[in-house]
Amino acid sequence: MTTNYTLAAIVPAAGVGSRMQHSAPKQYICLAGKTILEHTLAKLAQLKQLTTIVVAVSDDDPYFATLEVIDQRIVRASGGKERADSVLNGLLALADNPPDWVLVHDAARPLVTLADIECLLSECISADEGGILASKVKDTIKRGATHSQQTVPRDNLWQALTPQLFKYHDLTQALQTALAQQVTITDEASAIEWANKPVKLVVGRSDNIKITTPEDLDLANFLLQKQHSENAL
Ligand SMILES: Nc1ccn([C@@H]2O[C@H](COP(=O)(O)OP(=O)(O)OP(=O)(O)O)[C@@H](O)[C@H]2O)c(=O)n1
Ligand SMILES: C[C@](O)(CO)[C@H](O)COP(=O)(O)O
Repeated sequence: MTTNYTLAAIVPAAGVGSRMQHSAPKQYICLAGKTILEHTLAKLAQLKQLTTIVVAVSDDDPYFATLEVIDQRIVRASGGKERADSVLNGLLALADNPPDWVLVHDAARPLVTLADIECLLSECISADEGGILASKVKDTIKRGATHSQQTVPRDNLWQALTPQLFKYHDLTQALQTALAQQVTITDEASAIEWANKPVKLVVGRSDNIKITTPEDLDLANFLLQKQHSENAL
């Protein structure tokens, strides 16, 4: 697929999955016949414009090497202490041949649709602005520790999803600077915001869930089976 820009993906996959309370890191749990990470990589591998898919995994990860290598574009990078460190390591792994744009997508989000990713690419690249898939908050939001102290106004409130798409050099510089100054970074957009650069909000499906706690598994399994049967039609 020819484009007038180059694009690489980074998949942070070095977490331990503590909230999942599972014997292995959650990205290696099998759902609908494959590990969560294999589902995510198979989804990204359908993007023919990707030059490289960097997967950041822990140096002592014994599982990654056993995965079926589904695409020659996949390269391994070292995971870091926090997710942002893993992403930065992934960016630095591309430094010798940097892409114009980089798509960062959680290994724990196998349900993302290609349509949503294509929409993110189209809207951001045509606007020449980085951006993220996000879903509008649907529930009433409360703030408080054990009792509700405040109902947070819901207008213009979004849940950030992934992929998040930014220019390689913008994201690398923003992450390096923010991490050096110990700014709390939980997604790529927060580093870009900290650097006072725009983050476009692109509406994404709310079923692009981040598999995080045990109750997410049955829903994810159902939705993965559904996606697989729809693709087989
Ligand atoms: N040091 C880290 C921490 C997280 N991740 C990745 O970032 C994504 C989103 O993070 P999260 O859902 O928080 O995963 P974990 O950190 O594994 O989960 P937990 O917080 O429950 O331990 C996951 O694909 C995870 O593998 C990573 O690459 N490096
Ligand atoms: C990047 C992310 O998935 C956007 O919602 C989220 O910030 C990851 O947070 P986590 O605590 O690392 O799961």
